[in-house]
Amino acid sequence: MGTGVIELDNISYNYGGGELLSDVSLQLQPGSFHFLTGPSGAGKTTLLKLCYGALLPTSGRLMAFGEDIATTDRDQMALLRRRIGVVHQDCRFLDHMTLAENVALPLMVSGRGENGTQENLTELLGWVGLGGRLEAHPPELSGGERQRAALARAVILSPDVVLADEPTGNVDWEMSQRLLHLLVELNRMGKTVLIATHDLSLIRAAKSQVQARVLRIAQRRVQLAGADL
Ligand SMILES: Nc1ncnc2c1ncn2[C@@H]1O[C@H](COP(=O)(O)OP(=O)(O)OP(=O)(O)O)[C@@H](O)[C@H]1O
Repeated sequence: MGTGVIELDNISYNYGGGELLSDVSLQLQPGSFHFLTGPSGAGKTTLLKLCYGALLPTSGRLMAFGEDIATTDRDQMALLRRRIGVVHQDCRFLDHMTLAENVALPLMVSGRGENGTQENLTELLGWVGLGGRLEAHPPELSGGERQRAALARAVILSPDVVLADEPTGNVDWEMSQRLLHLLVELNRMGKTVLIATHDLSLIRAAKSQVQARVLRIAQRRVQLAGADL
């Protein structure tokens, strides 16, 4: 195997109704920036779920940080998952908690909510432009604020890899540029970034900011897209 932080080797996946992904091989090299595109229903979310271990491949081998996840026990898996920050398509906030509490939740769950975290949290929320919204509750937030909060929550444990599922799905162009810029900044900090999107204009806009590879799911396989986007 190679040296990717996440490596898929001839992975296939099926939910029970026929194969959705077939013989998918790809490597996310440390510090790389990838887009994953393809039509609705092609399997982008499914592929991300495989990458962060929420789904196990039907066949093939998946390595995360050099560990074969088929032989990884629960504790090791939990540690591996902490190295991968995920921005989910639907954000998934707890409405009764404040924005700050929601974003800090991964720290609490992982037992890292000790001294100094308030400072880090404030700094992180300032970075995504939500420094003045710490006490707001999720239903009070706009779509763009929710997406930025989801990004903050995904990186609060300082993961090595950031996987973002349609992070600009429900926001206007200006906000999608702002979110893209944050993801590019994370990549410049050394994080490996993979963004699933069907927004080709976002991919075009990224080209002037970052050296991104574009993967496309077509006919159950993942291919490297050409320069014709
Ligand atoms: N838990 C599940 N059980 C059965 N089928 C599922 C499940 N989750 C997804 N699917 C199906 O798998 C296919 C791929 O879904 P997936 O969400 O991965 O696609 P996608 O490319 O991310 O789509 P979109 O762009 O619309 O978000 C779809 O046909 C979907 O209905």
